[in-house]
Amino acid sequence: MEERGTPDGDPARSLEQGPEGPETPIQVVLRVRPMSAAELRRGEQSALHCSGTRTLQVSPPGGGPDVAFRFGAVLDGARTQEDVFQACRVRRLGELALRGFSCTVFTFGQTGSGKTYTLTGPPPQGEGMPVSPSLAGIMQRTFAWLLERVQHLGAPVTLRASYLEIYNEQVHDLLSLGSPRPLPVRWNKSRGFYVEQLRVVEFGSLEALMELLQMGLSRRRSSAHTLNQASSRSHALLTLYISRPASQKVPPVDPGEPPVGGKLCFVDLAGSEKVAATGSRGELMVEANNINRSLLALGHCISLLLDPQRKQSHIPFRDSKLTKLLADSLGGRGVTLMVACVSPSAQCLPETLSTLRYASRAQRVTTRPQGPKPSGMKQPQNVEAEILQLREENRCLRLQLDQMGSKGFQGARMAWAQRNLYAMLQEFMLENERLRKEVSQLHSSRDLARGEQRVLAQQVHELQRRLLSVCTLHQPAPAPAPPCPCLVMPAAPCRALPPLCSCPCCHLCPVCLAPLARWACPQQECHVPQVLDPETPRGMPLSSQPPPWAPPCSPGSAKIPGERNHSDWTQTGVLAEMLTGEEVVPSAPPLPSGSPNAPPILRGAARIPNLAQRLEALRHQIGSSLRRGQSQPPPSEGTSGPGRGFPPC
Ligand SMILES: Nc1ncnc2c1ncn2[C@@H]1O[C@H](COP(=O)(O)OP(=O)(O)OP(=O)(O)O)[C@@H](O)[C@H]1O
Repeated sequence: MEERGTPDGDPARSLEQGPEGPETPIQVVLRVRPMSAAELRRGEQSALHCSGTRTLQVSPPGGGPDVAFRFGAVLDGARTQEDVFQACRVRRLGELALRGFSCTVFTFGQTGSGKTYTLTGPPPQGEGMPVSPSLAGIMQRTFAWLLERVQHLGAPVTLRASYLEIYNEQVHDLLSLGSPRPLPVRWNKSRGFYVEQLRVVEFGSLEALMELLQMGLSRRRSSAHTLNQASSRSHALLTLYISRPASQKVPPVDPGEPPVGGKLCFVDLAGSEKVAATGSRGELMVEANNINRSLLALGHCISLLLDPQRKQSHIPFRDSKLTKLLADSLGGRGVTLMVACVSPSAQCLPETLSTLRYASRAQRVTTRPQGPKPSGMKQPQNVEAEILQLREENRCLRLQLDQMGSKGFQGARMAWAQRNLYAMLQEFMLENERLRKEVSQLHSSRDLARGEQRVLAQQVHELQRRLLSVCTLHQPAPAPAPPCPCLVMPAAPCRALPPLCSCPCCHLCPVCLAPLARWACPQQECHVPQVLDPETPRGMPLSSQPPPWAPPCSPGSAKIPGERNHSDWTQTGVLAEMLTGEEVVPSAPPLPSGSPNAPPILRGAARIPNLAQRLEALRHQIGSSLRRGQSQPPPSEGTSGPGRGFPPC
């Protein structure tokens, strides 16, 4: 059999050692209510068995191993209200409260599990009808004991009470004289969390206290649902403030604050509920959600309080009003008793197991109960605690400082990065400006090159025209007009250029833009007779003489331009540039290439291979034409067919 939970010691015993005793675990008592009439009617079976006074055995209905839970006390359904009061040792808590400790009793469990019954007995049967003394709950019994105890003390004791409920996460004063309104929960160093403007009523008799209790119970919200006809829809906290003359030496911090002394608080938590099981709708469902949420927050705090390391740091008590108001009882200086209530029905087993686990965890939570602070000199234990507190504060401050420091470092890095970015931006702007200037220079170079190109193209044209006129001197009769050679076969391999037209109209081939042959020119009638210059060798026409802008012949060469051979023309860079001028790429910058002494117009010609081929072809054609003009007869008329009329390549 698996066993969960650990037996607890008696907090009162350890607290008797001094005002601030050792760490004390939360006391947990388990109460199993009897089967209700409705559960018996439905024939539900019990899944819980109490074995001994401190162990509860859970038998799953479908079989399987039993699970045992061990608590400070386990009470089955046969136990009376008085048994519960005795088992819970509430009197000891009352004694501690009288000595200035802060004590809390709270009930916890599923809806309809008997929490309210355990604390205050069954709901009153009618208006003003007191609960039968035998059914009175822990609270009434404690009240009776306390007032009797105070009477027997023989010393003046001031008793005061407050009663509030947390409904839908709002705090309402159940003892307020006016209509209840939400009250704020505040915190200060001396009091911890407290409810502002909460009415604290002084009472001197049991009857007066019972009246206050009845007043609060009647105001507390309750509704009927499937599992409970009088289900509490709020968490209720009734607090008794006990002050004795000895502790009244310490003045209250602010007006209206209860005098420093012991406290005994009874907390009746609303029950956790599965909305599907209770059938809650509308407002009931909203209430159920709020109840479950705050219980979850409480369970979370309890789980965190189990870890001693986490306990020193942050517990999210601020997550709900309930955890705020229970902060001192759970994790502070209080003495706490939890009464876990469960239903025995197997139908409720999932919720019962949840309650049992919750209670098991709670009883491993420890508090460090602290009594009233004596006036005057600080106790050594207090000094030690203060030192620890200051150390912790110091550590937190250092941490914050480090974080701020790292933020400062990040700020410096940001500033550095911004400065760098600004410098980069400046650099980019300068480079941009430089590039703009360069582009502008390139544009003007391109425009210059285009102008030169136009001039050169005209010069080429003129030169070609003159060359053609040389050829026509040796063409006796016009041949039938065949198409331009480029339309018949590729120009490059063809070395036969027909006699070119020398008329002033200068028609060009529409495809290759070469001057048309004389017999291909549509205006042959415009042919002008060539005037031969007697001074020129071999009767070269004047028009074919080199123009003034033509490059000089190579040194030592006696040849005239008309007699230049292939290699002569190859070396004539001017002509090459003339022919390739139209291919100048405007966007190409005029980068220096070749010999630095070379004229600027020659640059770039060598980079255009197709033009070089065309130039080569033209050179051959010109050379061939010149040779043919001197040695071959013109083709006979009437021949036809492709290539007819041309000499063989
Ligand atoms: N030990 C018990 N003996 C007899 N009847 C009981 C006992 N415990 C609870 N009951 C009855 O069971 C019903 C539900 O009890 P109670 O209202 O106390 O449950 P609860 O846990 O407070 O529920 P809720 O969370 O909904 O307020 C009531 O009618 C109550 O009288």
